[in-house]
Amino acid sequence: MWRSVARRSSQVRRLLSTSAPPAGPLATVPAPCIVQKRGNDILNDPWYNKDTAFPLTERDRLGLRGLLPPRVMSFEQQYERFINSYRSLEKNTRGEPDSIVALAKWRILNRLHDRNETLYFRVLIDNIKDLAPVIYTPTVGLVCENYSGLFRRPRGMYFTAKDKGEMMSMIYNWPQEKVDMIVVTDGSRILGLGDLGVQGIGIPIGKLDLYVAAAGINPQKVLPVIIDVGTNNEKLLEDNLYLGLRQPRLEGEEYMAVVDEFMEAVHARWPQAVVQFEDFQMKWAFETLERYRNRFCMFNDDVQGTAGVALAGLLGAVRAQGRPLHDFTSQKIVVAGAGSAGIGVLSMAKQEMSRMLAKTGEEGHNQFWVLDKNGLITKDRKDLDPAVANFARGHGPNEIPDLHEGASLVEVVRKVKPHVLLGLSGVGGIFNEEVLKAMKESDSPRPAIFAMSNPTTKAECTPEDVFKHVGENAIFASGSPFSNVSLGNGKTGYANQANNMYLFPGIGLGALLSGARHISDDMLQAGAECLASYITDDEIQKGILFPEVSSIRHITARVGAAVVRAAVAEDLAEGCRTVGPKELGSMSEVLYYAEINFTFV
Ligand SMILES: NC(=O)c1ccc[n+]([C@@H]2O[C@H](COP(=O)([O-])OP(=O)(O)OC[C@H]3O[C@@H](n4cnc5c(N)ncnc54)[C@H](O)[C@@H]3O)[C@@H](O)[C@H]2O)c1
Ligand SMILES: O=C(O)C[C@H](O)C(=O)O
Ligand SMILES: [Mg+2]
Repeated sequence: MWRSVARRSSQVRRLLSTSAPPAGPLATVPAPCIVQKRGNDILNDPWYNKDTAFPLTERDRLGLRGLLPPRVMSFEQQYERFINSYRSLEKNTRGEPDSIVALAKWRILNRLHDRNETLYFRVLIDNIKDLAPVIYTPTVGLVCENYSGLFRRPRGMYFTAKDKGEMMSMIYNWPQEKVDMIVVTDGSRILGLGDLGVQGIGIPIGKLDLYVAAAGINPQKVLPVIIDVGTNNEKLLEDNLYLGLRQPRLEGEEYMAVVDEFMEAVHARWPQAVVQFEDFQMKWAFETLERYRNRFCMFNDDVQGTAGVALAGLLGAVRAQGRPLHDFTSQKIVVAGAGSAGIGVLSMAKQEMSRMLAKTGEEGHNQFWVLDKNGLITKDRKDLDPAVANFARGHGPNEIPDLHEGASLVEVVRKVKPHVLLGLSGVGGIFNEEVLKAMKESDSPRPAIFAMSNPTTKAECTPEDVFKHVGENAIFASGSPFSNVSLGNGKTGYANQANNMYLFPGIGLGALLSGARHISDDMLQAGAECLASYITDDEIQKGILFPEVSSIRHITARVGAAVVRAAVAEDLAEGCRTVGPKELGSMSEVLYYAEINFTFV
């Protein structure tokens, strides 16, 4: 077994980028890779460019003599130079508005990304806690809003409604032979910022940066994609600088035909690639998931990744109350937001409750109260989406009297006294003082408030509000990062980050390494349970429900291994490269981690 791991790992290493320094505990110096390019073509290719770090022998061999300043810098010197520039920028922009600072930081990182990916990812991996909010949520939202103005160089692929019939050949325009991970959006629901058309490409770029930094996917094998079918955003349609198709969004069969053609093209060229759907508006998020999940190795991160992260948080909230996990089945949960994320969370939580109840043979009740922009959803609601109807309140003996159709959030919280209040509404500040004070009367000794909407401006509340109005016993988590709150007497109110970034890189990695035909509910469940059990009881007691962003590589390796094991157990794993399904099946947990560590750049 060790021999086969070593054989495979050396292959994996050979497939990795030219010059990345060793990062995983088991990684060794990568073997040189063969580059066809020479001269300026190398300097202009961020995958291969080393800037001033090309040694003289390589300068000769690659036709670079005279094209670079004479002094050869080491990678470490380049690294230090970049970090110094970044720190100066932080110093020089102190006191400027947050958005100016955030965009300035994004620009300097983006320039490095476009110039020298090896250095970019080293910097990102080493400083993930500081830099994740710049290349990912929340700054990525600001970048998408301003993408047409910020645009300097293309990144990823742009498929549009005008490319109908051409996609099968277009896909071969991508210069890399092999692609492992694709993140695709149609730009229709970018974070809580709505329809941003082609500008939504910033989201796949940010998510794939995390795939490289957290899951160790080779940066040459990731592909960010936007499917531009138009936009219904009037402001963008009227903007002369807007870079997307200036037409209303395609709908119905016309829309589906474009996405179908894209999926067929991807599958034809890279049958093993994992495709992550991201930030599609609700109707297309569900429709595409149902349509493709058994045909392709794909998942929808907003529906399924978010659900797993929220479930881990919900189980953590039960532990924080000092109760056994089985008590999850009797937690009362109010959810504000019945969109793709809200319904994804509810479905997975319901599934988990059913699993737990099945073990003891008990009968369950509807533990959820769901609100959308029109208030509480009941069976009296007209034209109820079937996905939402499963959670609508009825009129039976288990119902709370007087909670009528369309009841307001504060009414619902006052009457239900929920253990958990969870927001996936995309509306900032709706967990206002009145609502939070009502949460003080929660039936839980540790009321949990999850303000999961992104970016920061759309968070349903802040941690300061929660610890002030609900009390020190409260538990807080948000989608975008917030700072911890000092509660006085040396105590800390923890601002957990409940973001799907704790799961999606591990789901993609596990799917890829197992060579799963598709991504099953059990694989997703395994990832969520792994995240839930990652936090110790001591941490939970302090109100810590999620790991620090700085441990994202570690958690991703564990989630990845859990997903591989689940794929093997379900007989969905077909193996990856030289590791066949049989070998995967007989590998120990340690070897899974070893395998996963080898993929780190
Ligand atoms: N933290 C994470 O990991 C994570 C993951 C996915 C989505 N999100 C965030 O969740 C938000 C929603 O995403 P989505 O895909 O479900 O969007 P969506 O547009 O599909 O759904 C939004 C839902 O919120 C409801 N809503 C609007 N105003 C409301 C109000 N005042 N009270 C209660 N409900 C209200 C809408 O009716 C709709 O049901 C976005 O901000 C997104 O960034 C966060
Ligand atoms: O992108 C994020 O930060 C999380 C999530 O996928 C979202 O859509 O908000
Ligand atoms: Mg998303």
